[in-house]
Amino acid sequence: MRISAAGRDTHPIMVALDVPGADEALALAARFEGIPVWMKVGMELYYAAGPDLVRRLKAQGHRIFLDLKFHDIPNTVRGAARSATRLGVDMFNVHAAGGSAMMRAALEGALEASAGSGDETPLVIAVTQLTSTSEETMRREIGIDAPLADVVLKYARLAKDAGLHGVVSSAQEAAAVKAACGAGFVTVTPGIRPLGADVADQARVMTPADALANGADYLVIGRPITAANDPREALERIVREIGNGNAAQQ
Ligand SMILES: O=C(O)c1cc(=O)[nH]c(=O)n1[C@@H]1O[C@H](COP(=O)(O)O)[C@@H](O)[C@H]1O
Repeated sequence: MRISAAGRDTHPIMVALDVPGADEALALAARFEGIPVWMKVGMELYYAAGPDLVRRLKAQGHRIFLDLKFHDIPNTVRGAARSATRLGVDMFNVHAAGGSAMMRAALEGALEASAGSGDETPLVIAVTQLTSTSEETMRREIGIDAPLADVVLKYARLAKDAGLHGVVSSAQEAAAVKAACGAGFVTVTPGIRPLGADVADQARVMTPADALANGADYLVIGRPITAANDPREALERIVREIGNGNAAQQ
């Protein structure tokens, strides 16, 4: 199990490798050598560089979150989950809006593919409401006329009942998710912005230290690190900030 006895992975930072190709991704990953971070491979990179790049990052010893947000009929998602699991990723995600049958199919696919392989089953997690979505957008455009925090909790409970390991939400909702679904239910939180960083297209944001204090297990961080002049220095600053945050809580 990756979560420590204290309930937290010793590697809580996931760097979003949102770059156009394998060369850029491998160059970025090389800059973080010696710092224990996960690598998140999302749509931009995966659709350009494919499974080979994932295998190369894995061979370098990185933990991989494959962020392709599956959302399709259960049979298709079961197959996608099998393929992702055979690829050796440590975590992948689906959209909770696909419903509980689809989420169960994702988990079953992961279990089927890992059974007898000797590999651990990846963590299968569900996206609740994208961190770029504000309550107003959700109500007026997506058509869910309810408080955003309630919708996140409803999807989190649905994911837990389907047997999933956790959810993606903003860090603002992490404490409520933990309270509703239990401390062992994994909270993965994008929309992380160090003080003064550009919020860009994110709507629900938190600083790294506040996110951890609010129950986030994993901090997904892209542009504040990858678009910095010195990505390694930006990552090290966040690692220090988290360290200070933890110390401040003790
Ligand atoms: O599943 C995700 O990783 C995800 C879910 C979500 O609700 N919001 C979100 O931003 N993400 C991803 O997290 C990363 C955030 O990147 P930055 O905004 O650059 O820090 C991107 O790769 C997004 O695709």
